[in-house]
Amino acid sequence: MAPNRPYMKSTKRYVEELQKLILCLLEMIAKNLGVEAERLTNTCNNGTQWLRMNYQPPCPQADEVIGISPHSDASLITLLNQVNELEGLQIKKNGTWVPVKPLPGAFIVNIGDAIEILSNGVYKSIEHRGTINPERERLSIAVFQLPTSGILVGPFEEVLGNSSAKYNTVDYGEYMKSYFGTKLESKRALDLVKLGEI
Ligand SMILES: O=C(O)CCC(=O)C(=O)O
Ligand SMILES: [Fe+2]
Repeated sequence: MAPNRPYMKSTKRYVEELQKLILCLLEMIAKNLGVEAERLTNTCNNGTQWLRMNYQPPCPQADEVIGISPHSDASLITLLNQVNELEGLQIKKNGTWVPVKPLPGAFIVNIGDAIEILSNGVYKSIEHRGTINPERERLSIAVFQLPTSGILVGPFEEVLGNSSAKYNTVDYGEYMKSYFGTKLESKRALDLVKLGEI
C-alpha cells in the first residue's frame, strides 16, 4: 500500500513544531541546573524523535485490565497529547497513583530517564501508566525526544560540584537496549544504572 503522503506531511510538521517546544524546555531545565543550554541541547543534536499513537478501546472489565503498564520514558522529555481529552493517564506520586486530568489544548510534559541521569537526580523521571475506560475509547499521542544514540549520558559535572554521582555514565544506545530488553516495568532500566540508594 502506498504511504499516505498528506498524513506523513502533517505528522512531520507536528513533530517539528513540538521539537521547538522541547528545545525551549531543555533550555529552561539547563538554566535551572546551572548548565550552559548547549550542554543539554547538544545531547540531542542528531537525536531522534519518536512518535507513538496509543489507541485504547473501551473494555467493560476496565478494572481488571491495564492499558499501558507502569513505566518511565527513556527519553529526555516526552510531550503527551491526550487527544480526545479522556482521563486515563496516572502518575505515581509518593507511592500513590494520581490521575492527570486532561486540560484542553495542553500538553503533558514528562521528564524522561535521560534527564534524571544528566541532572544527577535533581529532575526525576515520572513513573506513569494508562488505565482503560469501560465505555469510551482513548487516544493519546506521545512525542519522545531521545538523546543521540551512542553518546555518553552521565551526570553533568556542573551539577555534581563536590558531590558524588548517583548514576553511572552510560552509552545511550546501550541504555535503550537495556530499556527494551526488560519488560516495560516501573523504572527498571534506570534502577540498573543507579549507584547505591538515592
Ligand atoms: O496514553 C497515555 O496517557 C500515556 C502514554 C505513554 O505513557 C507512552 O506512550 O509512553
Ligand atoms: Fe510513557
